Amino acid sequence: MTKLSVNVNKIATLRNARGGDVPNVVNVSVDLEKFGAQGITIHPRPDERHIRYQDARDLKKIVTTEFNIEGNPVQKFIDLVLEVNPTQVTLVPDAVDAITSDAGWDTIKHKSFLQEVIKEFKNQGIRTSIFVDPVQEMIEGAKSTGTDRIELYTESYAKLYATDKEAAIRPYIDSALIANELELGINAGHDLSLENIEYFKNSIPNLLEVSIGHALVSEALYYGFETVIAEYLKKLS
Ligand SMILES: CC(=O)[C@@H](O)[C@H](O)COP(=O)(O)O
Ligand SMILES: NCC(=O)COP(=O)(O)O
Repeated sequence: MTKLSVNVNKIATLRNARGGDVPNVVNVSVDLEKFGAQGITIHPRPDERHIRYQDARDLKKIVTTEFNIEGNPVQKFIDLVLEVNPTQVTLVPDAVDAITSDAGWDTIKHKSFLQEVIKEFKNQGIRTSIFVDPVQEMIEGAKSTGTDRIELYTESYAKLYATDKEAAIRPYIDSALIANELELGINAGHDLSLENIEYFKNSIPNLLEVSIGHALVSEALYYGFETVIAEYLKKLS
């Protein structure tokens, strides 16, 4: 089974647009779990332009499924994750001014840094995952960092899916086979949607978890969260 973790960054973006507390990120997350979400993901950035560090603390109190915090492990982020103690931390090498995540780790160049940070999280019992492009060397490099899992960065899959889904999935299947052989758990995320998720899930051996935010929230504007989550769960079962 592949778990669905819902990324609630976009709920915070909408809240912040008015400066108040509508929609309330905690209440929405409670409902998402009620509708069947098997995890809640957040990706706080240093400028706190969507999810704020306080949201992470507030969510920790109410998330009953899997709590996944993603981000670039600058000191402030490391301190937050160690304080909040989520189920999983996903390390993403995003620049401070990036609109959204736009690359995976160079796991060779940053090997010793990643080893150090991952060790710190694992010492506290937090499962680790690192965001990587579907490239053989990067998957092999990920193994040497000591991470429990990788998160395959799926933007290129999502982009190419509409015109050539076989070509779109190929590097991801190759990467998954290597990860399986190396006994690395596999998560995936970025621009996954109701349109492209089923083919991805059915093609990737041992896909443990997907985190989905932007498309899921956009789809929910038309169909509502309850319906959309039920649809994802069907496609992921
Ligand atoms: C790692 C990843 O792909 C997601 O966390 C993505 O960065 C979501 O963040 P935004 O909602 O800010 O785009
Ligand atoms: N890790 C990916 C994630 O949390 C959601 O990304 P997106 O669906 O908002 O592109």
